[in-house]
Amino acid sequence: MASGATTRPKLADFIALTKPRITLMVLITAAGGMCLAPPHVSAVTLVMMLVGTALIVSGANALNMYLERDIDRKMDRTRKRPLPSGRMSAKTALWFGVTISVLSVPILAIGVNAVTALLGVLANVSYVLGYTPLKQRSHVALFVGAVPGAIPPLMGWTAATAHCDPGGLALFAVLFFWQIPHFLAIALFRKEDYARAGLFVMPNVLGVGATKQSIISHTGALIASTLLIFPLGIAGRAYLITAFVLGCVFLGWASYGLRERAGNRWARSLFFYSIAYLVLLFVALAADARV
Ligand code: HEM
Ligand SMILES: CC(C)=CCC/C(C)=C/CC/C(C)=C/COP(=O)(O)OP(=O)(O)O
Repeated sequence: MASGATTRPKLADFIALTKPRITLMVLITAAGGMCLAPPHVSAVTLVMMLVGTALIVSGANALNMYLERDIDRKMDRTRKRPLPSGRMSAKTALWFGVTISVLSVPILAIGVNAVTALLGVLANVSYVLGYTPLKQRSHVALFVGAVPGAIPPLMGWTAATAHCDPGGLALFAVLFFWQIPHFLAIALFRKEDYARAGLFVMPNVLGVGATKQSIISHTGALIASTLLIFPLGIAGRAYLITAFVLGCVFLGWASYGLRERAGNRWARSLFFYSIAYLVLLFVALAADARV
């Protein structure tokens, strides 16, 4: 176990511990949720929501890296992280993760509201103590991990409304379903890496064919949930058309993968498309919001 650091951790190592690119994307979905909710909020509430969410997500990511420090050493993708490489001690990562997670709670509870703080705690705890250990036991962990991943846009919504009403829950559904093809594409092109680390992912448990089918069915559910935003009155026709086109491209590319010859290159491109898709979907939502 890499518990003793060989060098003093640098600022860059603390930043790496927060998974900054994923955290940034999570913040985009949280800000989106807040902008789409009917009541207008003050700039102070927006800043408090973003700071509190950034801290609670970063804390969750740091604690995930603390718990997975031995597993991360076995995977090509993760072996250069601060803990497996020995640049930071496990104790430092644990304290950093706990401190910023705990600090986020009063920021969200006092600066935003109790419902948003509660959702943040639920997401942090379910990611760290639910999804993270389950990865070592079952490929179903993905569906557990998709719950905390879908909570931030709902937190943005409740920051404005203080209620989990249909609009916020529709955004939750969009993020929930988006994560399934997002991760199954990764699991396909990294299946050997996951097998080496002893982690359960769908391609290694149910097979590549079943995984491709699952990508298609969940992309279908994703498209349905994005279209639901329109009748709920959250965004207008321009959004509806954009969501439909983006979704058709997603489904088309996912279906192209059903060919036997579609391998890692296809899966990697689907993963990259999933990121571009989410950014463009939220741009369309923000540009055509009905509030
Ligand atoms: C069950 C849920 C999720 C799982 C298991 C998952 C897993 C992963 C993994 C393993 C990578 C690294 C891919 C690689 O380079 O090989 C990744 C990348 C990424 N994920 Fe996810 N993810 C999930 C949810 C989310 C959520 C909720 C967001 C944000 C809304 C997100 C945003 C991103 C972004 C932006 C990247 C590319 C940047 C980077 O690799 O650091 N993911 N994801
Ligand atoms: C408000 C709040 C706390 C929200 C949680 C948001 C969050 C952390 C979303 C990411 C979801 C997720 C399962 C990522 C992959 O983890 P992984 O362990 O599979 O990734 P890794 O293998 O790269 O460590």
